[in-house]
Amino acid sequence: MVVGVMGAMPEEIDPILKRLENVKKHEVADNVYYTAFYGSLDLVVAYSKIGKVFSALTAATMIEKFGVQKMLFSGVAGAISPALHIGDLVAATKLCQHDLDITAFGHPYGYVPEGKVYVEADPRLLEIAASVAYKQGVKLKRGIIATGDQFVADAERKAWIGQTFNADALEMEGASVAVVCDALGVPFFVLRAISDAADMDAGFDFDAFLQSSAVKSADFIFMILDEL
Ligand SMILES: CCCCCCN(CO)Cc1c[nH]c2c(N)ncnc12
Repeated sequence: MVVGVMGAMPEEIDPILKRLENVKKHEVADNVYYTAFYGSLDLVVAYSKIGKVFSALTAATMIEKFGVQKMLFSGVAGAISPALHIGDLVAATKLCQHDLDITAFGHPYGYVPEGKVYVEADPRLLEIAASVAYKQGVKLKRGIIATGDQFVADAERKAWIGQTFNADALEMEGASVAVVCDALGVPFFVLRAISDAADMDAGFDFDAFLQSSAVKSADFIFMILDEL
């Protein structure tokens, strides 16, 4: 089976790549895609670059050009829920785009015609994640993740996103990956480790915790890969 493991930044996939052997590099569509075998799996690993457009391009390329049949996203996120602290893991049950807005025409936030506000992650992959977390004694929260093309470092914007979408965490790539995988019929799973609280300290906390939180997410992704 061909499994895609995506991140947005080098720091998010470096902890994945360094545990793989005989990694091959492929330059496709202005990006680099790494392939390697992992047990019985064919892995395709890449960081998309930041934001919804780049991550949609990478997800589509992985599926269309590399034949990815299951997509796992590993990375970091800002916390909205007060129950989420730096280093905590959150798996998306569903994802939305908090900066998609045609409310001027009476539509709800995050909605455009023929689209949907939320895209649901694959229940089977969520089930595997929950059982792995239980077996390994790892705390894993399941929640709604809101995606937008902005680094949120403002308590008011964070609160608005939380209230408007009932979101537990926010980042910049998950929902676009979700839309692409949903449209192309590929089961997907988005895992994030918290790096900051999307408030006025977010920039400092992000810099301080990006690496350690990215490792936490990557380590859990390997526990899931071992069950696929
Ligand atoms: C050089 C700056 C790169 C920022 C990339 C941040 N990623 C985007 O997926 C995750 C993330 C962590 N904390 C966030 C926040 N507070 N707002 C948006 N996104 C995030």
